[in-house]
Amino acid sequence: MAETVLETHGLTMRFGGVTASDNVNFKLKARELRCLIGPNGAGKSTFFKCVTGLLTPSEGHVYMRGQDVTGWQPHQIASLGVGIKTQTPNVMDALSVHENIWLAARRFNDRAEASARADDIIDRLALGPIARTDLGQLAHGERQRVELGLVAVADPWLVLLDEPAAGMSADDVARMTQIIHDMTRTAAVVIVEHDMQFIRSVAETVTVFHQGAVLMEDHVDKVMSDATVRAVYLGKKA
Ligand SMILES: Nc1ncnc2c1ncn2[C@@H]1O[C@H](COP(=O)(O)OP(=O)(O)OP(=O)(O)O)[C@@H](O)[C@H]1O
Repeated sequence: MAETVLETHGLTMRFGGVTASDNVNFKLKARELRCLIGPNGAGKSTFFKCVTGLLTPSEGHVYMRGQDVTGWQPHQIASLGVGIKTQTPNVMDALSVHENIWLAARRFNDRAEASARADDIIDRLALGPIARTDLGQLAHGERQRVELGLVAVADPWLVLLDEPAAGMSADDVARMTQIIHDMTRTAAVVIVEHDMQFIRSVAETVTVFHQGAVLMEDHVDKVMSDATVRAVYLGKKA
């Protein structure tokens, strides 16, 4: 049986009187791909922030490969081999694509190895034609792809992505789908996403959040046709 790489037990986050994450028990196996969906305010981002260390939960625990990481800082979690892409980009606009990726690779490798890894990622993410272009000059979809490259270069076994397809063209989304599928050869991937087309193309199992809690967890087709889910989510959005 595949190893459990991410697990939460009774994860709860309160902001004053608001329970943004409500007793969430979540489990993800090695190389599994999971989308987290739900209407605005359902608690997806709060759950994501608790798992990535941006927030410390009010109650409950987060385990990664069996280790209790509750309350750890994002950089500590990253150092376990976890790739995190938040909505706040961690890139340098005045440096080229290659330089940004090389710098990310250099954090974990010597200079020669960093160069080899950067070349490999540029190849795998089809960034060759823009490798020498400064980040500041890239289109939105290209930037998102570079940010995914910064995550992939660390060779993570768990990847946590917050809205990777936001604001992208159909072509960019298709490319992003392919890259994420490639990632699942070596990593489990969790994606918080709004884009239904992207979710349908990328996901098998989705977890639906509603009012901070998990409403349903099933194959994307089943979830999309579920009456309760449609009422709370698709009814409003799709
Ligand atoms: N820092 C905060 N302080 C107070 N309330 C918060 C805070 N962050 C989130 N909330 C509240 O917690 C609830 C869940 O919000 P959250 O952002 O996690 O939902 P979401 O599913 O990610 O929504 P969206 O799809 O709009 O990003 C909402 O009611 C929100 O107003």
